[in-house]
Amino acid sequence: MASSTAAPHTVKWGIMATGWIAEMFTKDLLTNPATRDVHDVRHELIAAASSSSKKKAEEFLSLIRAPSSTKAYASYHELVADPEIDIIYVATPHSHHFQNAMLALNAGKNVLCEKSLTVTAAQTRKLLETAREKKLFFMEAVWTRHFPLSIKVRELIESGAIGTVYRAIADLSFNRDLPGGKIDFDDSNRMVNLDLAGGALLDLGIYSLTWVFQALYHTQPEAEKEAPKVVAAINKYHTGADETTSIILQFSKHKSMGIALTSLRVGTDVDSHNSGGAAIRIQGSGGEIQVMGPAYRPLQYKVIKKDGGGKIEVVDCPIPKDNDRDWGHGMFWEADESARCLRDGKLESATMPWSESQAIMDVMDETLKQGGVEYPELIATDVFDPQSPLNTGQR
Ligand SMILES: NC(=O)C1=CN([C@@H]2O[C@H](COP(=O)(O)OP(=O)(O)OC[C@H]3O[C@@H](n4cnc5c(N)ncnc54)[C@H](OP(=O)(O)O)[C@@H]3O)[C@@H](O)[C@H]2O)C=CC1
Ligand SMILES: O=C1OC[C@@H](O)[C@H](O)[C@H]1O
Repeated sequence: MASSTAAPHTVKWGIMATGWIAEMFTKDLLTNPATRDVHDVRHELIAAASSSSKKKAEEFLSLIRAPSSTKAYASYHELVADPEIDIIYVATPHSHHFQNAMLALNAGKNVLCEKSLTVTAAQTRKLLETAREKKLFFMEAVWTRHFPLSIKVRELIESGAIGTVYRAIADLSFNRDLPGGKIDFDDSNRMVNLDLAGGALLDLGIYSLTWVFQALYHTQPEAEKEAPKVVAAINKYHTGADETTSIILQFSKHKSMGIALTSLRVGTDVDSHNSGGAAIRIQGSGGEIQVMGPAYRPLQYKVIKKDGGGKIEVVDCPIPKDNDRDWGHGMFWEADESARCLRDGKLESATMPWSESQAIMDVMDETLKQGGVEYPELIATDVFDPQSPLNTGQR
């Protein structure tokens, strides 16, 4: 973003929850935008809330070296009632997203909500309807979409650099296999616990789908976008959550197919050195784009042309670091996008449009149905309840 003489637009954030991703995101929020050559927007941290205790919120603020003025709240209700806050970042487990994001929207707050957006497609529909009705900005926090790397890959596809794209294969899998059939997560962990919407698909498979959608859906002209037909298979873990899930997406109008893979039994990156090759392959009539994993935070892509004589273009896209804070994870770009949308009065981002969040959630919903995964009513209901234990923290 080129520098300008106008004062940057400031957006005031409230952080809902104090777990791992809340820490990563908020540290990014506090980096200096100039370190990523952004000069038109800036972020202010107003408050963070923990549903567990005020002490936990205070410890969080201390951990991320928040400005001393930042408020610590002991409940999500208090956070969404703070008139100083423009936008709430929802960083709870996906089981909680529907109720928590509804809580914020109903309090009149704009929302950036972590992936996977919801547990069911009906919940996503309800959230989007609410944001539309209340004229509030709302975005699913799929940070990867806002990376310069992703923008570049989408531009290459749109410019026809690899011809007509007919197939995309994407994988995000972690090898957490243990001898004896167990997976290396405690049964209570959000990765495998049905009460927390556990399973490979909602946590990791969403990124495989993100790449399939970026390659075969997002890059299509608006009028030509088509919802894919889904054929899916799921192997379940003993908790009932999906441990390995494979999805074929057929876009018949475009004669294209996507294959989205995820697993907690084998890893995309077999030896942590990318020796297994690309995590994402976008295949066109004139060439292929390969994106090196992990699919959620890719740092390199390759372009191989059919008639390129064996030449491979390798492009590195490092994440800029703010040396003063010794930090830079890559989540700041989605925060910048949110800020620009707020500045420009946009309710949704063109990079992560509502219709696409819905289309992806529809695919995940259908996949879970085909695989027979069922989540408890408390987290699957699409009836908003401000006093739900998911909003009050009474676990
Ligand atoms: N974009 C990305 O790269 C990533 C995104 N995520 C997404 O972020 C979300 C949170 O993941 P992560 O931060 O790893 O999870 P954590 O378990 O580390 O944190 C979740 C936080 O949610 C709050 N919470 C409220 N109710 C519960 C409950 N019943 N059980 C557990 N936590 C609860 C807690 O904060 P408190 O007690 O303060 O209320 C807790 O610290 C998920 O939806 C995940 O998909 C996760 C990792 C990476
Ligand atoms: O979004 C995510 O990306 C990184 C993974 O480690 C994490 O489980 C997932 O939630």
